[in-house]
Amino acid sequence: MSPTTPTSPILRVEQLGCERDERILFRDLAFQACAGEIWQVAGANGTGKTTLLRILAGLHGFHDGRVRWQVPGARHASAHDQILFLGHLAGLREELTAQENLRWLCALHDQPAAMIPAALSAVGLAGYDDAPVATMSAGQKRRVALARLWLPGKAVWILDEPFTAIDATGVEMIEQRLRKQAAAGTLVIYTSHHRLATDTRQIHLGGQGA
Ligand SMILES: Nc1ncnc2c1ncn2[C@@H]1O[C@H](COP(=O)(O)OP(=O)(O)OP(=O)(O)O)[C@@H](O)[C@H]1O
Repeated sequence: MSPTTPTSPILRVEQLGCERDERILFRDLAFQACAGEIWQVAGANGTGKTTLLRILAGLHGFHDGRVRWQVPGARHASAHDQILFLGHLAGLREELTAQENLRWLCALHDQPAAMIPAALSAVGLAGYDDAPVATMSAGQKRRVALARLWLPGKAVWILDEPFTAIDATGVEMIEQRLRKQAAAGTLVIYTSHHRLATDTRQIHLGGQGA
């Protein structure tokens, strides 16, 4: 749920455009997003959803226009230190355990590791702390990556297809988590073909389809 009091935008996107392989994915994209909002980037396959999320996260620099972050407490103008980015792949090292993967990611992205066991429990993986990721199913691997949503410390979540490989119960669990975190002030931007049963804003890419 969005806050009821108006807040200043923490993200301003102006005249954003991107093309790949001489094909325009989007152009003149403009929007402003505030803390506590949930934004869905929608569109058919290949319309540029992942590309847009990577631009917002500062991971893809080949674009026109401007992306301006003003996140309270951010140490850099890019707000990099305040963004939790989860890509469409689980991004885990197969030879490491669930806990080792999360410890490594926490160290890399400045998130507290103390809550890792509780986070694994929250995503239904209690008792899997020491299981090598290579021995897990696709949905369990995705849950390990999603456990980072239960670790504090980031003001912005950018999530690429967070529901991939997740069962119906898990989808409901993640939906609840996104709603709760947004209500606490986090800006959530996600791509999915799944629309949340809550008040979300939408950016639709590729009006003509893929
Ligand atoms: N590494 C790359 N190099 C060149 N072109 C790429 C690369 N990755 C993606 N593209 C192209 O950019 C376009 C947009 O890709 P993107 O992954 O952003 O789309 P998407 O909307 O997220 O797709 P999907 O719903 O299938 O995940 C596609 O046409 C794709 O071919």
